Amino acid sequence: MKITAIETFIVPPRWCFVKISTDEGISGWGEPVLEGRAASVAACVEELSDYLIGKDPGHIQDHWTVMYRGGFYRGGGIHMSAIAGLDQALWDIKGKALGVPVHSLLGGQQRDRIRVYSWIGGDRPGDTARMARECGDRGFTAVKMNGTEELQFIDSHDKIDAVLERVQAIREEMGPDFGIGVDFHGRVHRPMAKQLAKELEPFNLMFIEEPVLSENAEALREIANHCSTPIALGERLYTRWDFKSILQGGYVDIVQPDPSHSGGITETYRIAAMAEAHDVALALHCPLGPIALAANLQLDAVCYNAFIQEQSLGIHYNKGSDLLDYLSNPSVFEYDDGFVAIPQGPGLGVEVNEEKVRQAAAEGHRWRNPIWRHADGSFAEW
Ligand SMILES: O=C(O)[C@H](O)[C@@H](O)[C@@H](O)[C@H](O)CO
Repeated sequence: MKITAIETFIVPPRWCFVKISTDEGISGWGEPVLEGRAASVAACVEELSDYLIGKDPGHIQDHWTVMYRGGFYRGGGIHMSAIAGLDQALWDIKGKALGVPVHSLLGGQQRDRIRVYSWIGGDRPGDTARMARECGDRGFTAVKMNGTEELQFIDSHDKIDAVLERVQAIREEMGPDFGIGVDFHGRVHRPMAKQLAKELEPFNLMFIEEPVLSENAEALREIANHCSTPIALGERLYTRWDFKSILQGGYVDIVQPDPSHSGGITETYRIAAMAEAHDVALALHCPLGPIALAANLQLDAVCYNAFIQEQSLGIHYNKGSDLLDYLSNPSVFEYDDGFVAIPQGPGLGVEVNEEKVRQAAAEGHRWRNPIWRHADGSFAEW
């Protein structure tokens, strides 16, 4: 079998899909995207396609190595997201060619389903207790929300009080066992992160996410040593080399690589295994589209340390189109009791509605995240 064409589709709300076609009529789909940089990732896919076209799609490990090591410069969000989407599509082709799901090629599923959580509250967290109740009524047993709005390096305590009030309201509404993840979203700097992490401790959160940016590893160590809440991070780390020092340092309890950012199924599987060897859990990051979610579920099937899965149905980013809109078999993601079943169809297990994708790509998108400013006019992390 030979790869004959590689096409990208930039589709609303903020995604990019890739289709790899072959001379045997089998095609594979992937989702190479870094939110806000979709066109840059698509350009990188196009550059990598010079090497892939004409090759046998079955040699995934070798293609991965060449795409990663073969350009001299390596790593980072754009390159690794481009490799990610191509890698997903290559696995999709292999599964379809052999008539089996990707998890079967990775040794077979070790779970039937995985717990999922829902986003609540939006960019500026508000109305979170009511939204948590709505999620609970739909069967979800866990939610995630942004902790704060803009936060200065040193800010007033009322911002922390507001976070505590929101979390307390969810606890009162949903009870002690409901899963609550609080995403600090890189908005919080070390001095406030220490306070916030400590004051959130009594609420027994499922995790706090990116308490500080992952590049501030010394600050992470400080927080990890002074707080019993599990610490999650990893959506802005892209390779096993990026995760190496974080795992060795013992700064993290849950890794959250994104299989559309961290080199696809091939690399994320290795990152998950590295985490398992440090007794660290896996909660794959996926505020993205349906092909990405399908790739995530293939990994959840085979990674022992996976305990929950992010998914984007109804997320604040999905304006105009949502998770199920580009699928011919949307029932593959029916949630039941707060869980989603591992897909059993060949390849990634989703059937992409290509006509819909082509129509949507004609519209495209130019999604960018907001630029926030503090009251004094200086830039604020979003
Ligand atoms: O955990 C999550 O889902 C993320 O923090 C998510 O909100 C961001 O990564 C967003 O996608 C950036 O554009």
